[in-house]
Amino acid sequence: MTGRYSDHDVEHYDRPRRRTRPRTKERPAYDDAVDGVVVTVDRGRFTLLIDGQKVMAMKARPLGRKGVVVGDRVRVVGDTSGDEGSLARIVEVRERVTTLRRTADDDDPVERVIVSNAEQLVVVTALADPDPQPRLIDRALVAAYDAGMQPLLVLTKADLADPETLLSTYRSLGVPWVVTQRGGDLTEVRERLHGRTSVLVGSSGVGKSTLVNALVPTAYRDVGVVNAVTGRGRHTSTSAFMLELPDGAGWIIDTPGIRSFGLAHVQPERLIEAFPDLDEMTEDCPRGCTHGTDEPECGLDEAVEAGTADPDRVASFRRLLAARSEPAY
Ligand SMILES: Nc1nc2c(ncn2[C@@H]2O[C@H](COP(=O)(O)OP(=O)(O)OP(=O)(O)O)[C@@H](O)[C@H]2O)c(=O)[nH]1
Ligand SMILES: [Zn+2]
Repeated sequence: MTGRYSDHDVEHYDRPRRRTRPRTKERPAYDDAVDGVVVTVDRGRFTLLIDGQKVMAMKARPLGRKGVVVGDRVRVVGDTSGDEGSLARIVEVRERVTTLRRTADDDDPVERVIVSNAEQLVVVTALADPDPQPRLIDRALVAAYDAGMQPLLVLTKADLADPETLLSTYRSLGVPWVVTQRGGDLTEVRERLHGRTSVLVGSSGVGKSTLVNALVPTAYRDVGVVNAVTGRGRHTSTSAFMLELPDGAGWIIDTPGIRSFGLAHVQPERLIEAFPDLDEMTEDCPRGCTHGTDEPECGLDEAVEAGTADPDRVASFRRLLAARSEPAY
């Protein structure tokens, strides 16, 4: 950079241009629009569910560059018949209740919303084969708390190893967990998923497809090979897709393409809000305190010294805090 552009210019450049006419006058009224939900996205084409029926759609021009992601509640016009070859148009994205996002990182240069409107982030981890990666679990937890989503640990392959070692790492944070294995009883998992929308993340080989298949037997024709939503041949989906659990028991969003979270966007204040008891202890922290290990006079240290805070819980919170600035691998 030559210094030709001041910060002010850059900021101005990033801002959308002010419109000369009020927006509403440029826009046709969409009184006839219907509601739908985005269940998958593939190369600019969106699969929506409208009244339980699959409908293909594209973005209408007024949406401009606004992203439309899996989980979005949208308003749709045009051919919403869902007939072969039909294409509807998305004219509006309803306000998102939650957004799970990732910072730009080496794999992907753009900060993006991954999915919207999910209440729970299910971190699927094998107890062995492959061995658990606590750093990746930590990162997923940070992403969940930042998104305002409840985390759930699903520990798979319980036939191969005991969960105790791993659980001891997360107990003081109070993260809910369930243990599963292939062919095992899924009652507890189903209870945890019931009545809400959950996003499943997990590294390759942890048994996520096996789990999704057990929960939604029609999900794949072949574990991890065919995308049931697009119905397209033998290819492994790399984008997220949403499925309804049998008997309307809730929704799950599988995320085959997501292996890590870039977390640089996560603010310490946002993270600590997920732990109201700790948050309360930081009320008298010095201005700008990040509540990390090296902070002088952090209320968390004072609470530990006074015996009012669980040192393990504080240490675990700080481990999550530090995970924000560590490399993903
Ligand atoms: N021992 C044991 N193996 C399991 C269990 N669940 C799944 N597996 C095996 O683990 C391997 C990976 O399972 P998948 O369900 O394909 O794992 P995934 O997480 O979807 O992996 P990707 O397809 O790479 O995303 C397969 O060989 C499964 O048969 C389990 O509970 N116990
Ligand atoms: Zn502090």
